[in-house]
Amino acid sequence: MEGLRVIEHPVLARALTELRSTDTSRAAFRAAMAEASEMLAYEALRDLPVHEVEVQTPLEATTGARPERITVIAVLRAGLGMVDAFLRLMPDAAVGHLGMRRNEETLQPEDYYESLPESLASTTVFVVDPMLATGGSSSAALRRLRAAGARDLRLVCLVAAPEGVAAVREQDPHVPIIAAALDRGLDERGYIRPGLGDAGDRLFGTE
Ligand SMILES: O=P(O)(O)OC[C@H]1O[C@H](OP(=O)(O)OP(=O)(O)O)[C@H](O)[C@@H]1O
Ligand SMILES: O=c1cc[nH]c(=O)[nH]1
Ligand SMILES: [Mg+2]
Repeated sequence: MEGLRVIEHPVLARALTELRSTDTSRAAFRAAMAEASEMLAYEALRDLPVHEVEVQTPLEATTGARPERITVIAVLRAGLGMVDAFLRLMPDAAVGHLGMRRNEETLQPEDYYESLPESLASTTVFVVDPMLATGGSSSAALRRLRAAGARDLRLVCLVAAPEGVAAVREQDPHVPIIAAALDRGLDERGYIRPGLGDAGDRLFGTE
């Protein structure tokens, strides 16, 4: 789908399979989310601008590169499972939080918390949320971040539904979306099929 980059890699596919399986324990689910997120972060950071820096090797001076600082925005709760992976690769990233809970009757997101760093307007901003279902939560997060000054936004998720990709792209046609999988679609309760169930519940043990 336009605007969506699905990362295909055997190691990522294994982690995603762990995440999907009902045989996966809570600890293994957390580990697989961390592993998959690190691979997605690596790919999402691929075109990050870099500064040239002078570096002295033991033999001579040469030019090296340092990536620009970034901002990571976790859509609570499930997005928390992806933040540390970004911080392993970009340890001085600023981190913001948007509390967003999908009303399971209306499927509309309800926001309940917000903490945003000042770096929003001056850095590339990676919004992390493992599930892109109807797209309501991600669209609301992107809208809020644009209103707060963010310009260069990317959405990183583990599993996307075509409906969610279309909804985000309709609202924000230029936001790149990076995912580990594009699944078949949504069921009548707004769950991604085949999906992995409720990511937040599986991550935090509230199922
Ligand atoms: O695309 P949508 O239809 O909006 O659905 C996706 C949202 O649903 C899940 O969060 P949930 O509301 O379950 O909150 P949680 O992370 O606290 O479990 C998920 O983490 C997304 O934020
Ligand atoms: O499949 C889905 C849809 C929304 N939220 C989830 O955690 N999973
Ligand atoms: Mg949930």
